[in-house]
Amino acid sequence: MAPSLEDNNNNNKSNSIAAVAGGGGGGTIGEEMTTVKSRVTVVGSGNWGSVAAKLIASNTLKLNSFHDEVIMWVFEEMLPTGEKLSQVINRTNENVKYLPGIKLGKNVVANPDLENAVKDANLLVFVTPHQFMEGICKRLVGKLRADAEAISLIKGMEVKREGPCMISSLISEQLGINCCVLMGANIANEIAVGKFSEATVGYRKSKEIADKWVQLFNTSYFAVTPVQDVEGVELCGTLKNVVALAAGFVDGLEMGNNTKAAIMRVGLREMKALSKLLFPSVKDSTFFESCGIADVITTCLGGRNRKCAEAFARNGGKRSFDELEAEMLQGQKLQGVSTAKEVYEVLRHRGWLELFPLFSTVHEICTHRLPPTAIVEYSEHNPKYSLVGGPAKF
Ligand SMILES: NC(=O)C1=CN([C@@H]2O[C@H](COP(=O)(O)OP(=O)(O)OC[C@H]3O[C@@H](n4cnc5c(N)ncnc54)[C@H](O)[C@@H]3O)[C@@H](O)[C@H]2O)C=CC1
Ligand SMILES: O=C(CO)COP(=O)(O)O
Repeated sequence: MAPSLEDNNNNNKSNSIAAVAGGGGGGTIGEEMTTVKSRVTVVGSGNWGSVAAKLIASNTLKLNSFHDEVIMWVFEEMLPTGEKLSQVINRTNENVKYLPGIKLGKNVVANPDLENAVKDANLLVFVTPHQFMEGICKRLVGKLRADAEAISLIKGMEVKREGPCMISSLISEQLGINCCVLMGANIANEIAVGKFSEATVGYRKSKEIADKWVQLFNTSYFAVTPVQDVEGVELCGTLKNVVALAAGFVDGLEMGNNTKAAIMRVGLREMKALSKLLFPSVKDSTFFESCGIADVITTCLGGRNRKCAEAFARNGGKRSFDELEAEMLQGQKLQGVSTAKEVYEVLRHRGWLELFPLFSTVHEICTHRLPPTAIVEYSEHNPKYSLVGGPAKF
């Protein structure tokens, strides 16, 4: 593991003593007192995980309330050169596999040992593909500081016998820690080069904790807004990936912009309806935050789910998503296909399939039970479903 970078960065922040009154490190010795600085670990180092580490690292250098060093847990893999990914990240300061060409910041330290990476963290940022989180949580039970706070940037859910389990709940329940979420219109490669984006932090009770997360992520080109609606924010981030697949099918079928807009409208309506059925506390206003309408738009225009679904439809649904993912994403993972299955299971179990024609049809297309054309024809093919003006009127 690389040595600590605390001692050799060139920044204006005072490292061991922080002025509390007024902040900014400008106090005299008499006014100063030691503050408890939070240590941050990012659990995940894919495309978004690497960008999140970069954003955070630019802020920890500037802000007195955080230790400079940001640890980034890396799921270790060998590169074609025969080197380990974590070693190459620490040597080059770049995640050459998942975010090539972008410097992460010298204070980002890659660590392939999960338990060691989290043991001292006050603030844990979870950002792996959702399917790996159950296993990661099992490994972390009893390994965290008791006062650790978490945030999940993960767009996805698990389905248990009792019903859907959001990833923030999985983290909270398995690890016994509070967990906020950060979702939004956040295509990682765009943020990596400093193009402006907004994001939404969803929190349950403590506005103080939400503000701490905003402070950690907010930059001149990444504008973060806190919203007291953790379920609404997380369900937006999760469900929009299913809508993105539908948009990709429409692109692959060359249906044009009006059809795609119709898909986005119906998709947003189903997102809102399902979120409110599952969690009646979900607020309408959340759907107008970055995590809602804005993420639907950006993902349906430029996301990976859209891209693979377009290829799927162009091939008439003959190639599997697993094959397309492996070929087109070089190790990055789709979330929409498994989320469509998870949503379908919830809908079937609760007898709601007919209320959600878009969500239901996406899964049936992904599993080859309906052709890609069914995304716009399913009222004809399958009269129990009707897309335009159909159910989900809540
Ligand atoms: N990439 C993007 O633009 C955005 C992604 N997200 C969300 O962030 C989450 C993480 O996505 P990315 O960082 O983009 O990841 P990614 O899809 O780019 O990379 C896959 C990651 O999974 C890791 N991995 C592979 N097998 C593993 C295993 N068995 N156990 C643990 N990790 C394993 C890989 O090492 C790699 O870090 C997802 O939920 C995604 O929806 C959210 C906003 C934007
Ligand atoms: O969540 C995203 C943008 O906000 C990225 O979506 P994809 O995983 O489809 O690329």
